[in-house]
Amino acid sequence: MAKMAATIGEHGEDAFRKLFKFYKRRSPAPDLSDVIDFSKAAKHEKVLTTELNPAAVSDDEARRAGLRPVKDWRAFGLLGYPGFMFISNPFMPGSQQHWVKQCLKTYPQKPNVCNLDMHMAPTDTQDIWGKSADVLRKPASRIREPKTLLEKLRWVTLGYHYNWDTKTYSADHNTPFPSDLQSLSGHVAAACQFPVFKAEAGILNYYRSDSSLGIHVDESELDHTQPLLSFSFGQSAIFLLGGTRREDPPTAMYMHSGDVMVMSGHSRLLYHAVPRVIPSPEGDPLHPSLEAEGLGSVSDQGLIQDPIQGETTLIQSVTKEDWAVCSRYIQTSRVNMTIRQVLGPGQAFPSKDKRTETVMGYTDGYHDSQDGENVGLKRRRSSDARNPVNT
Ligand SMILES: O=C(O)CCC(=O)C(=O)O
Ligand SMILES: [Fe+2]
Repeated sequence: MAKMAATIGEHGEDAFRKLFKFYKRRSPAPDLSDVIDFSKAAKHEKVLTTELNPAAVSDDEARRAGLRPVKDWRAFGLLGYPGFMFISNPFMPGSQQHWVKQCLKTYPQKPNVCNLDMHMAPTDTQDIWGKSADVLRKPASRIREPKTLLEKLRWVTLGYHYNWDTKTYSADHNTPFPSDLQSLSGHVAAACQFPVFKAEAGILNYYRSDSSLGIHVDESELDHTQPLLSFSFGQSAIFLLGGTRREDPPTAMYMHSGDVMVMSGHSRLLYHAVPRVIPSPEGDPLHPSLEAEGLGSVSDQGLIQDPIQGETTLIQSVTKEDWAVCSRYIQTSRVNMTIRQVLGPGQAFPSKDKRTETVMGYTDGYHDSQDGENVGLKRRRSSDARNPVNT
């Protein structure tokens, strides 16, 4: 593989696309030895240590959001990518379960928007969890059952809802951002030296084991001085981080369950992609960090009470019943949340008549396969590179 990377680098032409295809390839399976694994102690020539600000988040605040004390986080930078930070699973044992449940049970609920809304009546997408849970709780049968709505979910938008057709956010389509996720994001951003970051928009991507996410840059937010945060749960994946030009050769890295990435400064507007989800070995389908028991005890309101302080946390404990569904789903899937600030302080959206580039009339254009299946990257418009597709 080192040879492959060198060959592409020499020619320079469309190096990103070639590496994307290389890692996406099923047969023969690609050599993954060049993929940086931040969870491994071994030093990589490109991996740098990075300074966090532990004073920005108290240990209590961190714990209430399910995070370890900031001084214990393992945070890295990458040579050649100033502003890029990788935090290797800063979550306390057990607390990832809350975020997985939120992504599967809570955040897909109205008024949030999801890919299924593009093709189905509002009443049919009202209760995605309720319509899927019983089937997913049952042991897998050998007869191929129709896919549940949860298995057809590809994306959910939060806060300022991203419009995939116009590639814009707007003041007209904004719903309350989930407060638990706002706190989590605020703490991570503050620890990374962005104390005024405000989570205003979220895009949640749901990947099955054969999904990939095309090469793209996230530039629709109006304020690029604030970072883009990314949280990954479930199956591991390969992430490719490129340059400011689409064809620049990327660096490949693993994202495991619980890992957090921060793209800021020079790295805020770099091309990136997810060519491959890496299924866990059989017999070990969940990443160990997902299996750990939750901390504390459950209060009447379903909030976890810290055993030492007696205080309640933002993190709700997940019932055994709910976790049975979540763990079944996540054994073959990956969920990623990217959190963005859209507007700078005092900034407003341009008035409608000034938005000359807006493309109208594609309300469900490239999402027309409904669940993203059988839609090749080539057949999709450039902007839909941002939805996971199955191949
Ligand atoms: O799934 C990922 O890790 C990346 C998601 C992403 O790039 C996006 O939502 O813009
Ligand atoms: Fe992105």
